[in-house]
Amino acid sequence: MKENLLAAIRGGLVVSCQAAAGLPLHGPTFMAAMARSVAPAGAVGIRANGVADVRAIRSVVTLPLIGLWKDGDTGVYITPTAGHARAVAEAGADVVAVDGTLRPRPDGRGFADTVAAVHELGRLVMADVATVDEGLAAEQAGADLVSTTLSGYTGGPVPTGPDLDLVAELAKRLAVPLVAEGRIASPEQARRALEAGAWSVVVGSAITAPQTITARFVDALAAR
Ligand SMILES: CC(=O)N[C@H](C=O)[C@@H](O)[C@H](O)[C@H](O)COP(=O)(O)O
Repeated sequence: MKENLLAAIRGGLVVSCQAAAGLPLHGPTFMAAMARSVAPAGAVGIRANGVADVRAIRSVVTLPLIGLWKDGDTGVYITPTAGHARAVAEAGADVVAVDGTLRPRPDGRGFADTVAAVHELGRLVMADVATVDEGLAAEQAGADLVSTTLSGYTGGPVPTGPDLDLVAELAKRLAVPLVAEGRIASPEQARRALEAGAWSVVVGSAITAPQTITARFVDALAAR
């Protein structure tokens, strides 16, 4: 199963279908529609947040599904405990995305605990990291894939573009697949991420967040 899933997403585009609470598109109905919209266009996988969205998307698409549970928005908030991870797996995720940074977790336990819980359920773990050291540590702890998701989000100003240097370095040093994710805003950047060695590319806001896409156009017009 693991080999099949990894082969299915290799070289392709995973679309992150997420809308935070408070946004007009928040909720499983809209996110399932988003997943149904991108699947026939050639997406090789879907990434989704929350038990309700994961369950709804699982019921409408057969693509590999990467689930997570964002609990809060500071510190370790992406699937912060083994309990969160189990719930996401049981909702139908094939892969559970988990914060793989070396920061303290809300329950004081380690990343490896969550890896064990997910593996017990027969699912894979994607470690969301921000640095090379975190990626290497996550692999040692049993992560099946590593993603650059959190680069730029663990302190300091958020950069404008994707961290392709981190993509290249981790792709070179990891034995497990390295996924490029975070601020990939164009097809060219997605292609460059693959050229840097990424196994797959995850794109969210540039495809599924109309407020972000609209603001980019508006800013371009205002800058004339
Ligand atoms: C940092 C964090 O919490 N990232 C989240 C992880 O699931 C999502 O908010 C992002 O949209 C996703 O990573 C895709 O990235 P982008 O939307 O930049 O293509």
